[in-house]
Amino acid sequence: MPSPSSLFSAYASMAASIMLVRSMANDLIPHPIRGYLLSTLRYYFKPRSPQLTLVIEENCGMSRNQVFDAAEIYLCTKISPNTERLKISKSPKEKNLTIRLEKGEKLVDFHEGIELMWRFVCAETERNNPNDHNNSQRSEKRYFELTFLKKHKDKIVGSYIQFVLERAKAIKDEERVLKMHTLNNSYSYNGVKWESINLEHPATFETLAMDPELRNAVIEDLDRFVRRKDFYKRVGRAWKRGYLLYGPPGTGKSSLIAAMANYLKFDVYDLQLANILRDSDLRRLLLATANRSILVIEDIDCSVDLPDRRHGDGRKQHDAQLTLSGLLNFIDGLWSSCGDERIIVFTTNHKDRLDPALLRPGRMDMHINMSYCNSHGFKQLVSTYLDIRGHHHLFGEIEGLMGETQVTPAQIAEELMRSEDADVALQGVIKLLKRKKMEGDEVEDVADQNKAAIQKAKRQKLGNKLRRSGRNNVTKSNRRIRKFL
Ligand SMILES: Nc1ncnc2c1ncn2[C@@H]1O[C@H](COP(=O)(O)OP(=O)(O)OP(=O)(O)O)[C@@H](O)[C@H]1O
Ligand SMILES: [Mg+2]
Repeated sequence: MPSPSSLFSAYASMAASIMLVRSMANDLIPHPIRGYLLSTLRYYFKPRSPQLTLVIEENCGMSRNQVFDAAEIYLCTKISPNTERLKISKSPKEKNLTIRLEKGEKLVDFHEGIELMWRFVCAETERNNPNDHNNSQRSEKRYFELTFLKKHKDKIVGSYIQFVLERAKAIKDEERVLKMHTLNNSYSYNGVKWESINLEHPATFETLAMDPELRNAVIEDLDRFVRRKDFYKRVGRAWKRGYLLYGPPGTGKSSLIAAMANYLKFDVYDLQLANILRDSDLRRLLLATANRSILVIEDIDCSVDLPDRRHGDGRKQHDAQLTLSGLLNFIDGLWSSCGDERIIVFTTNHKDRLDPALLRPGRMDMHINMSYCNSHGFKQLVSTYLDIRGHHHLFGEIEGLMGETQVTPAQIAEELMRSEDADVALQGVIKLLKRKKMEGDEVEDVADQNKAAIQKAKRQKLGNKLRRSGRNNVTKSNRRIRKFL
């Protein structure tokens, strides 16, 4: 900022020059030229403002100005007790209230010790209608003014604006209402379409009972994926990541997908392949999915190659049938290359039944085994459902029983929900585990009996065969059979 003494000397020299010109001018210079000279001198000697104002308009050409949108969001976190007027709104699809500055309002912000003044301006402009001069159109031009000392220009334009853009993105992500897109059932003439509802699945990584190391590995993998935009570009790969979740029913595969979506703030597209009859529909639907989303195909072992699809039930017989390899090729190729930040998740209860094409390296980047509940998972569920973080006198018995039988987190969760009284709920878990253990023993008994019956039948069959052959000299294979008998 110029010092007061330098400002004073500038004023003094300007005044002296003007007076000199005036006195000379009165005598010598004709009136119009005198006026011109005086105004030129005033212009050159006028003290310069030490401040710079950036004007951030709402639109740049046809498109939105991202800096304006970011400023609008960012500035609602900076509202001070001096703010006098705010705008408040909420659309049906929004979770929270939206608060914005009202026109004319000012705000002060600081960045690395630099003081910045924001002002929101709405200026009405009048545009003449070229076809009708009596009829002009009024429109509103909205912009922010950001004022600070000129000497900080590089820092403000370079780092502060970037900071505002990033903060606004983070705030938007926090406020974003996630969407769950599913396929509508009615098969209209132009095929199935995505329908969306708000995704309000409460699952998070904190509430999910899973091995802590595995949980951290999944979170790290997601974080790495999201921040590696440049890496994917550099190595020439589409910015997508595939996860295969496998495990018995009720072990939290769908809950993990919801936790991933909530963590990343990504929308979910649930692609129920059974609803799709034609390859062309599949392509259209995949191309209609947005960036920063998770495409989910549940129960992949059961959902492809359905016979009704193969025969086309009378519709468009010539259309190519849906095959897993067709789907995967399309996902690897066109779909992933025309979008960014795509995640694809397949789930299955039977990893061993999956087509090898799906397990090929590079297809599903991470295989995640969701398994039966162990003692760690149990404690996680108890902490979520009953708010018990320490020890409970029934834990020992429960953990002992859990070592002897297999129970899913879903079954435990169901018991824990039955009562708010921890003792009652945990007794319920003990009953469940005992029942499962008994059922398990019975199933094992039945399995043993079945095995014995099968062996007996085999022995009889082989015995008959040997007797029929009437040979005393047994061949090598028959020796093996004798041994078995
Ligand atoms: N690991 C888990 N942690 C916390 N809750 C779980 C877990 N697994 C299951 N649950 C509870 O059980 C319910 C059903 O689980 P979920 O639908 O995620 O299982 P799934 O593995 O997808 O089963 P399926 O194979 O039948 O689709 C969930 O809503 C949740 O309440
Ligand atoms: Mg599921």
